Amino acid sequence: MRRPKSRHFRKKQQLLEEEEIELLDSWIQSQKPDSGSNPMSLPPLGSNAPLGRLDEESFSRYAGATRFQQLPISQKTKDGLRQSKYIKMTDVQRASLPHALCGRDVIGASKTGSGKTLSFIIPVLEKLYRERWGTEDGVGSIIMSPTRELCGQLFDVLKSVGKHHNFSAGLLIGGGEDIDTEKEHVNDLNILVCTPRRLLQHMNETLNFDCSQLQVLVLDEADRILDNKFQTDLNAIISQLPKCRQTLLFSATQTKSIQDITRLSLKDPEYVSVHDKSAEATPIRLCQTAIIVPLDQKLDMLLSFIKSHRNAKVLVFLSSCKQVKFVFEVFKKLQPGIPLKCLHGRMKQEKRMGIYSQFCKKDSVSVLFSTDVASRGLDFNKVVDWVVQVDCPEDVESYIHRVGRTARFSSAGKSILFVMPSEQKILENLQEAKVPIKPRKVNTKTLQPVSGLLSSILIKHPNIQHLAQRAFITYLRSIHVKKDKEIFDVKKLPIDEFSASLGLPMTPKIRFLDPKIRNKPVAGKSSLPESYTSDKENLLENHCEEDPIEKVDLNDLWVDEDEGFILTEDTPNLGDVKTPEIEDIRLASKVSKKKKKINPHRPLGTRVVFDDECNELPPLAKIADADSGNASFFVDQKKKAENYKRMREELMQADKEDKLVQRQRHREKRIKQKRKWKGGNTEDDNVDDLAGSEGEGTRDRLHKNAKIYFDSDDDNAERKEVTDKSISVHEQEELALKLLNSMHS
Ligand SMILES: Nc1ncnc2c1ncn2[C@@H]1O[C@H](COP(=O)(O)OP(=O)(O)OP(=O)(O)O)[C@@H](O)[C@H]1O
Repeated sequence: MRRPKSRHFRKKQQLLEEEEIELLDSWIQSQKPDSGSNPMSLPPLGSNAPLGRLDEESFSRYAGATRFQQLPISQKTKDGLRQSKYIKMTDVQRASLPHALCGRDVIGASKTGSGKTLSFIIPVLEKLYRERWGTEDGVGSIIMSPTRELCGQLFDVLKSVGKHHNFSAGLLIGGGEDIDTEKEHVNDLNILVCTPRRLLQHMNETLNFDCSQLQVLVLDEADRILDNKFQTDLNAIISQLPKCRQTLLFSATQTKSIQDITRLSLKDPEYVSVHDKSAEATPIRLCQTAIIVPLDQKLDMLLSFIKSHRNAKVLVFLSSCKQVKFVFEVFKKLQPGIPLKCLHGRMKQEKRMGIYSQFCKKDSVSVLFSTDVASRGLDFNKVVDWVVQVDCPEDVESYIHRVGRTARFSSAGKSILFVMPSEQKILENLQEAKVPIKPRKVNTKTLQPVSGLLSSILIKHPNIQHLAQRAFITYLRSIHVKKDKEIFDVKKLPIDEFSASLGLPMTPKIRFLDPKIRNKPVAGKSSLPESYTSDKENLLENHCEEDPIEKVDLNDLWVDEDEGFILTEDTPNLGDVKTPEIEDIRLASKVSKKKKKINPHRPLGTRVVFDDECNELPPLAKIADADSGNASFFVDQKKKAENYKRMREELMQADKEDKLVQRQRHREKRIKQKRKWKGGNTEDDNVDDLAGSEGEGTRDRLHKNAKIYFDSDDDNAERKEVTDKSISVHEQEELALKLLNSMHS
């Protein structure tokens, strides 16, 4: 247990601090251009790092110093830095700290992973320290960053480097945190690390929330915070901050817009752009590749990549939350043999943080599917081996930030960008921006198509099918809203093929597209107008003829020289993964190896019929194929009508034959009855004979009741007439008496 410090000790400590502050203040005074005193100086900077307004002479006293310990900063900060294992300064730290420590406004830019965080954390701590800031002084510094995860990361660095200071600091990021608890404490905080939205919420809702004494404002990922998405929020925030403050802006892709400088009321800011003259805009140890992948083969390619990098930590960028969710869900079902995770803005904050910290763990391999929420600033503990950009980034800046999640500080990393044939212009833009990316064409013949498997998954899991539809729509919308139409043109996309590649049974309706485009039904083809399709084909052809891009085999592409990630023969392909689920799926998908080309403009609920080539047919085209023994075969409408006629004739003929047979049977039955009847008469005669002398009389009586019979079933029926032989009254009386007598006896 730490013993409480005595009053005497505390007094001594206070005096030392006062002395230190005075010394630091005098250094700052000496850095003012009109001071005329002998300035303390800072180490000379690397050849690439501009010196700004600090002249060469002012650096002389610290010549050769490259360590934090040599900076004119407080002992508390030095201790914090040393204990956090920050010893030597990076270029951006050496270039920006002198200016920032002097209290100047700084606009700093340097490559991703080059240590910009300390370039503003140290000046923040030092400024408040020199101002003898305490809890009762309220908010002295605000550090803003665009995402919650990044805020969390900055807060961790602040806690670690500033642990010997007595400032109070708070993380205000929203997303599940109780705003009421925050409101109670926010006025006691000296340093706020926050997202713009949450800060604005406090400004609007928290009683007596006061930033009027603000000393330092920091915008990390400044270009992002200054762009349109945060514009309204930022303007509202700035309007409530005092103009007299120090402002520090940092980003790997810095803004130089005069408008932004005016908006933020920067006063004669220092531009520190340490890697401006560098040959590359991205980290030196980052190996970057681009491969040309058609839209409908992206998932095949991604699965192949993941399966051949099971020992790596892979960060995969997709364009929307829905895309991330969908790919995560279906890839989980496909079981590529590596843990999968996903991160997007729609997740609960607790879960987001949990996934983020799990992925940061050094000893585990995994794949994280993410939106651009993870594209900026996140350090991931320097553990990311590969950055895979499945969906093309919006612009060069976005590309630089995404790939910057690997190869951080002094570590190496690799990245791969999937570029569709229609997006190749981005490669030119990247080359122009000094991004050393190597384009390669891949022989996609060896790719295992996953669309069949996805179809089966979608059939089994309707919720995933819904996700697939949403992913399809949001992807197209993301392309539709992108500004650079030379690169992102939704009209050039093979929409139906894309839908089929997600395993969807039919192309969903795309409401936001021009009706002329989406209502053009071309069975089995893209729904795009002819001109667009041919444009696309031309584009592909030209690309094949003229493009100097090296063509490589898929297997060669995945070769990793350093760590030997090679897609070898014993690396299982999709077909080799044997799990019950996959087995089922494979059986179900056997029949649908070919991708069904579906007319997207069919009214909902219409039954879809395909021929053997998986082309869609008119809905009533199905008839029985008796000859071939198949269950069914398909013909066109005309053939179908002929077949119906033939079938009808055949049925009528069969009916006629049946009737004839039936009639014949009836006739035979009747003839038999007649014979029986005739035979019956003979028998009766015999009976009569046996009965004695009355036999003849009985016969006469029967004959009396005899009628004329017509064989109604037979037109040629014989007409039989039985003559009615009458007997006299006397004879009848005699006959009746005879009968009575015989009955009594
Ligand atoms: N002087 C230093 N010595 C050792 N490690 C450092 C130093 N400065 C920064 N680092 C480490 O380098 C990594 C990258 O630092 P940081 O996150 O500040 O980079 P960045 O330039 O802000 O990157 P991004 O542009 O992506 O936001 C971190 O892991 C950090 O701990």
